[in-house]
Amino acid sequence: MFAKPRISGAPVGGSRGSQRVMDTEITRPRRSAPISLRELADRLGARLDSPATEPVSPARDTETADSSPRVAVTGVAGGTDRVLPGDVFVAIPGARTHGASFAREAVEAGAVAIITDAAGAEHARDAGVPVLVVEHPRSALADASGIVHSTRAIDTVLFAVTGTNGKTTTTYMVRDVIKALGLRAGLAGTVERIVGNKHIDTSDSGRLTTPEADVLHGLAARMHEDHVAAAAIEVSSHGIDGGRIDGLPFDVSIFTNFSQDHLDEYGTMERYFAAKMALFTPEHTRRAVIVIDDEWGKRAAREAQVPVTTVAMDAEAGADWTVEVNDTTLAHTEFRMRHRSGDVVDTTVGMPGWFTALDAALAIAAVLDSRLGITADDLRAALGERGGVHPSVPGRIELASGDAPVRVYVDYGHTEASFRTVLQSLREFTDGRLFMVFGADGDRDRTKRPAMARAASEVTDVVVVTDYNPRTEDPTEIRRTLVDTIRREFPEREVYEVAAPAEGIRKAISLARAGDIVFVGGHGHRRDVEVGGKLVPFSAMDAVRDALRAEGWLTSA
Ligand SMILES: CC(=O)N[C@H]1[C@@H](OP(=O)(O)OP(=O)(O)OC[C@H]2O[C@@H](n3ccc(=O)[nH]c3=O)[C@H](O)[C@@H]2O)O[C@H](CO)[C@@H](O)[C@@H]1O[C@H](C)C(=O)N[C@@H](C)C(=O)N[C@H](CCC(=O)O)C(=O)O
Ligand SMILES: Nc1ncnc2c1ncn2[C@@H]1O[C@H](COP(=O)(O)OP(=O)(O)OP(=O)(O)O)[C@@H](O)[C@H]1O
Repeated sequence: MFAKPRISGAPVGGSRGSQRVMDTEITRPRRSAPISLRELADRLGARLDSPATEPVSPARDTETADSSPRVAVTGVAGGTDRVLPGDVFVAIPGARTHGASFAREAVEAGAVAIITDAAGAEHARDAGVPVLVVEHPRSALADASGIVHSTRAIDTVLFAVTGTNGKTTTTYMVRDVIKALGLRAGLAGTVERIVGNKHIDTSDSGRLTTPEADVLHGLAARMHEDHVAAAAIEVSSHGIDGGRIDGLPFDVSIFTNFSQDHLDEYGTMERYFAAKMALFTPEHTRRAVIVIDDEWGKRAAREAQVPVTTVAMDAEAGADWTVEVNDTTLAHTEFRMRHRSGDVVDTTVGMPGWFTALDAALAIAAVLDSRLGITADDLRAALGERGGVHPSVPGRIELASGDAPVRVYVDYGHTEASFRTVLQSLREFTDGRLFMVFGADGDRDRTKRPAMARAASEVTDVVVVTDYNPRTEDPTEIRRTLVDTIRREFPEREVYEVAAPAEGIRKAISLARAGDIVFVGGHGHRRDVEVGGKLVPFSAMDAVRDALRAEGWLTSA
């Protein structure tokens, strides 16, 4: 299924600056060979809609069944927000609305044809362009995108990263290892999409961690065109079961870990696990790299339907690669990866916490397993020259306090497991007090709130509960669950309830003394929160800096 390695990446200089660009400068190839609508219909097994009634508008008169084969398609769009002239618009029946009710809008934006289901055809018929009918428009979106962009044949080696925590961090590790090898790299995930040195914020590109199939295929085609040697794609469970990754030829897929999340969507851990495991099948990936430190990981390695390389911190786990942390400071984590064959990679990651060593080790193991054809010697030489893996991961244990003697970290983690992992690591780095500022999501799994409150309080000295991202829920109720849990289960803990997140951050920083660490969990890189169903600007990074200045810890502008 996969072609012999052909590294097409031009070397990138480490000093080259990044460039913010328009969405389509990354998510679409520059050139697309037009494909006739007839050929597309044949390959999709779609039928041309032939309404029982006569055409109702003059526009439709000119777009009869006979004329449709002459229509040339140069792109695919699954939403009206991303239609370009020459596209076929795939109208999907969603949970909230049917895409076909936006058919006219799509045509006004330049769509030359519409693909939808029988129900959608009823709406789309009057839009003035040929309508193709399929049984499953969501599958057709991925299939049509793969056909139009020829994504099965791309040279770019694709890595998928899934798991409950650490997806974003691990994608940046993969990108950094690829760059260290002197190759052009790409990335797509919760924070941004990157092709070479061009970046677009995910908030300007549909907001989804794993974008819809048309965007992902367009992005992959652009990467191929721009000679990106390899790219790391963050794959959420919604991305897998929503068909967003269908048709993309992942070379190696990484499983970081698995713990409670998204139960509002999946109902049970079993169903959530099954959604993730669908990635580890020959339909989606050639190989897998899986962490087997716990039972879920061991099970994932057993149930994967593709060849697996296992990785563990636990020396007793019998993994292919065992990871040992040798030294850890707030600035870096030094680690050794030992292969069962005896091969060893000694290196460093420029982030604090044992889990960052694990994420970096996953990236290294995946690159070694990939069809890039990199040997352990190549890798040792590249990382040696560069002094290890040094990703800059926006909003993941990101130091927001500069040189101030109070250290403040901003982080996107919003699960019990990520709170526990990061706080336990930070605990080791201070003899002073450890502060936790956090809240919990609204309109999402309520059962995880007490567990988050527990994880926030176990090893900390002071906890500040604030609003986080209430969406349409009453934020007071969310805070009450968190505060009640802490007061009941950790009566000795110093706890404050401060509704406004910026004021909560200020409260923690006002109480902190030199040597203390303040951890702000949840907001990470984000620049907004959803309150009462509306997006409101808020940046934890800015709030931290404002508070540090107001408390006299920072003097710079
Ligand atoms: C459950 C889920 O994943 N839902 C996604 C799904 O929504 P839906 O099926 O309800 O679609 P809909 O809103 O009814 O719209 C139907 C169709 O009409 C189209 N449309 C709609 C309106 C319009 O003006 N024009 C238009 O063309 C839409 O593009 C869509 O194709 O398709 C929509 C269009 O792409 C997505 O925005 C929406 O994600 C919602 C917003 C969401 O919150 N998804 C989350 C759960 C998610 O996917 N999260 C994961 C990360 C999870 C993690 O942190 O691990 C992610 O990958 O982002
Ligand atoms: N291997 C790991 N195990 C546990 N926690 C981790 C690991 N790697 C990173 N983390 C922490 O988990 C939190 C989430 O990290 P990250 O954003 O990388 O994960 P994610 O899976 O992309 O999450 P999301 O889907 O919510 O964006 C952060 O606190 C991060 O520091």
